[in-house]
Amino acid sequence: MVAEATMLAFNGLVKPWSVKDSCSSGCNAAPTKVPLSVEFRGLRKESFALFKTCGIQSSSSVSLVKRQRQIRDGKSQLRVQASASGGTQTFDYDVIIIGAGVGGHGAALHAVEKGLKTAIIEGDIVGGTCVNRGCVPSKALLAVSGRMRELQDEHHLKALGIQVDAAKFDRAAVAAHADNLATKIRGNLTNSMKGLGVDILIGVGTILAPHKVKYGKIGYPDRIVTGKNIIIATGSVPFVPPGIEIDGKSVFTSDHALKLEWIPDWLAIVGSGYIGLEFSDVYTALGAEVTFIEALDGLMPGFDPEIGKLAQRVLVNPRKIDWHTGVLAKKITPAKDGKPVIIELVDTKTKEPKEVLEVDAALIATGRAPFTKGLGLENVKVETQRGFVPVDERMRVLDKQGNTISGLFCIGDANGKMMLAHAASAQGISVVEQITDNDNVLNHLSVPAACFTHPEISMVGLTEPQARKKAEEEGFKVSIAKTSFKANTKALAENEGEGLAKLIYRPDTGEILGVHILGLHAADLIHEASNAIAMGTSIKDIKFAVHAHPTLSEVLDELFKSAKVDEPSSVSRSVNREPVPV
Ligand SMILES: Cc1cc2nc3c(=O)[nH]c(=O)nc-3n(C[C@H](O)[C@H](O)[C@H](O)COP(=O)(O)OP(=O)(O)OC[C@H]3O[C@@H](n4cnc5c(N)ncnc54)[C@H](O)[C@@H]3O)c2cc1C
Ligand SMILES: NC(=O)c1ccc[n+]([C@@H]2O[C@H](COP(=O)([O-])OP(=O)(O)OC[C@H]3O[C@@H](n4cnc5c(N)ncnc54)[C@H](O)[C@@H]3O)[C@@H](O)[C@H]2O)c1
Repeated sequence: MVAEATMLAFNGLVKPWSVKDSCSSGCNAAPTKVPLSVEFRGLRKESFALFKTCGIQSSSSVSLVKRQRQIRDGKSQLRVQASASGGTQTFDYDVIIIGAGVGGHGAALHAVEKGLKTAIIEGDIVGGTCVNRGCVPSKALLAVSGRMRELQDEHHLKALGIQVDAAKFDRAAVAAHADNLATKIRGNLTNSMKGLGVDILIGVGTILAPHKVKYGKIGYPDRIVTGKNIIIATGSVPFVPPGIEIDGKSVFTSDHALKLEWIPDWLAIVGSGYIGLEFSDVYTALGAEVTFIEALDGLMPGFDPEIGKLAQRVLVNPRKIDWHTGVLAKKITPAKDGKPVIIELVDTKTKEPKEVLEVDAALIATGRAPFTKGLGLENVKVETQRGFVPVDERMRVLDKQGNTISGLFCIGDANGKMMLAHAASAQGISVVEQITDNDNVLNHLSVPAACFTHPEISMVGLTEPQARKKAEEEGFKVSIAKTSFKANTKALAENEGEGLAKLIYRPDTGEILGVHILGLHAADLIHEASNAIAMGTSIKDIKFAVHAHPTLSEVLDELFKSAKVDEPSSVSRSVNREPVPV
């Protein structure tokens, strides 16, 4: 139970000012006085807050969630918003989040916005993978590779009438750009949490029992905190298959590659998923030659097959990239004593030895493993599945018997549902909604994904094979519509006509099942489709939305317009019936 009171302080006097009742059950409880100490002009003042919400007792724990200094009537005032957790059992916090990555951060900000007393425990540095070793520094490197690509593309520049002398880069300065950006975003994340009153507790968190967490740093005594709700958001680390020896110099993961300590002439990239593809864009733009080693039969096996083929034509074939598919990197030995990196390949299916490659360096991009070691899951009878924390569709953690555990949730990479930064954050927001009595289930089919190559690839919902399988099981028809960037004025003005948008939909209802885009700014364009899926908007209606001309968004406009849906639109019907006077 959470309530809010707003206090006003006049020149050292702190007195209750107004009472905001946020009880969802609409009770008529009499106001309860709860002791509260506030800081005013550097002095701690004892006062009280008035709560008019059932379940709040005078013993309830009260926390400040917002302070705001104001000048009113020429006098300095302190406006304080406080929240209290009530009920029979008291906890130090309404919410304790373990892990201050983007998932934990998203959950924490939403929790304080909802008036919950919130703490976040971080065992390393705020920002987690995305900010320090993932999305943020990689996008800084990709920003450089995009510009280098453009400046090196004489043909493209000539078509625009531009002449540029040979483009050069300073490796250390490029690396510094990525590092500085991570530092800046980490600072923003930390300040946003501090500013809103989230307690940042430093140390590795371990669950001792339901609602109870221990945290501590080496050399310091452990502390124990209790929380009505605990959200696990401990993320993931690079997965390195057995037989591959990482030395961080010649055989490395994305953690090392982002530091850009050197640019090998010949880099083998093991795995052609998101990380492999994005780093191939960076390293080839900076002069390396790349060899992909992919266990499955084709490159980029996670993408819609048609988009994967196009990606190979646009992002792989014209570049200094070759590949071996259907092979596993069974053993990789780092460079030593003047010898190169040695990669032993075996056939994925038969496990027969295939080839031995000698390269300057190898980047291991074979997926990520959940980071749940030492979390104390055994203390709440939870068994991980390949390291992932089992959860239901509401991110509630499940025990060995498949039962939910009171007040225990897991979000982000640690639950393995969708290893994306914004998915982690959206899951955190969804959990906070639930614990503040708003049932909320995140539709993962509406969560977009993007690969920030040049040009970009983006997607939401099902791939064509997934949609066809679902259609067969559930007995409906699937249709496909496609539009090309070649017909888009803005793309042509930019001399970037290479690209495709693909819509997978139900012709009987107009439901959008999936959208896949490869082309200029595909990562931004996907949101019209993902929002439509999230809101349940049918193609019948979205095809009437108006897009500014000339913009890339017209690629999607054309896409929705070209779909053939059986029933007429509710929008067109209402427009026909009730014309709006202009
Ligand atoms: C190279 C790369 C590029 C990426 N690019 C993108 C991208 O462009 N877009 C995108 O959406 N996703 C991207 N991702 C994926 C994205 O980084 C992750 O999906 C996201 O970081 C997951 O967030 P999280 O909060 O679940 O975990 P993390 O960000 O991993 O954060 C977990 C935090 O928990 C802390 N922690 C762990 N255990 C404990 C403990 N016991 N006690 C206290 N603290 C603990 C860790 O120190 C860490 O700070 C990329 C990943 C990589 C590796
Ligand atoms: N732009 C983004 O959103 C972005 C960018 C980078 C990473 N990420 C996230 O990070 C996660 C990890 O990315 P990733 O690219 O490492 O994983 P991934 O799962 O996308 O791709 C891994 C690839 O490695 C292959 N593979 C696995 N073991 C192999 C072996 N021994 N030999 C050869 N090939 C092997 C797999 O078949 C697969 O194609 C992804 O889940 C992704 O969501 C997202």
